[in-house]
Amino acid sequence: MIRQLPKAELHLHLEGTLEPETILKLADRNRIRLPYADVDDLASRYDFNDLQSFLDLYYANIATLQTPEDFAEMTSAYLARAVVAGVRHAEVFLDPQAHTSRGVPLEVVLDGVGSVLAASQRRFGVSTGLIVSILRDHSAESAMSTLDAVLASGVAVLGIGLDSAEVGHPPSKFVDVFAKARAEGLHTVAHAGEEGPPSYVWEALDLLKVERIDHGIRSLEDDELVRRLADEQIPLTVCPLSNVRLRVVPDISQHPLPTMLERGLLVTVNSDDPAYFGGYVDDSYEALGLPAETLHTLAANSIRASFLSDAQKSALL
Ligand SMILES: Nc1ncnc2[nH]cnc12
Ligand SMILES: [Zn+2]
Repeated sequence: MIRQLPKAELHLHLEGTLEPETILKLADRNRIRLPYADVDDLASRYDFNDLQSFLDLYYANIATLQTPEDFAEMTSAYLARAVVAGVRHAEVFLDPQAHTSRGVPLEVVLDGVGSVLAASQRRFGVSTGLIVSILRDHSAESAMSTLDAVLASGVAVLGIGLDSAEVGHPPSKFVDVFAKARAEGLHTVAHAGEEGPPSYVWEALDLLKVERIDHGIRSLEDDELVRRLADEQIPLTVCPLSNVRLRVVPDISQHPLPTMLERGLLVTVNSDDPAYFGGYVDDSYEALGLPAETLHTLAANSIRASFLSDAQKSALL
């Protein structure tokens, strides 16, 4: 039933879809030396204590992506799996700085990803949008030059996001970058309230003027913030399997998503980094163990919370 529900995926890092087998295949093809004996050795390292312990492995494995074909294959493999999950529209994150900072030209990254996204409706029946995500643990200057380079590249970009190590890197660091992105007509989202405090969610709303909050589950610690998010129906892209694997919540039965719905929040379910966190978006819906009616609500919310036009939303609802 879950796979039949038309849904949008709004919080998905393309680099987080690299499965262990793919990482080893790319390493072999590109002659990149990785410190893993085999697939089982690599997979055995997917036991994380927190966001940083995951990010360390995520960035290490990204080093296997070298050519436009590598980026294209990663993107195609995700879309092929997303179709199976019932995804009809995907707004996907890409971390350009994770590639340019290790010497891969921006054009290589954008050509590979962009060509597959552009053909996705025809090839997979999934409409797509690209959200260029800024690494918040890099400088504001690096963020601005990344935005400028992406805008100059001519690739179709839907929006700008903010990800990577949250604590110590508040949204306020990127006010100018987000102001420029908005002036250029991009949509805006930011990871906030994953490991960071509710004040980061306030900053993302008030200083970056984001249209959606990625994660946002720590918003529940602040009643006034919950009221604001509910009153303005600001979507939250929640990732239950990620929260368990990164130990933001102790286990899936204690995930606050049902409470968030009860409090009137516009909650959506997403997979974040499915190759690392034990499942794709259909698995994420299933893991919650919620009644069918609630799953329908969550799927409809994902379409409402997307950046599609009202006519496009109606066609999917
Ligand atoms: N869950 C997450 N939080 C922050 N940055 C990320 N980059 C990839 N996945 C992430
Ligand atoms: Zn994320």
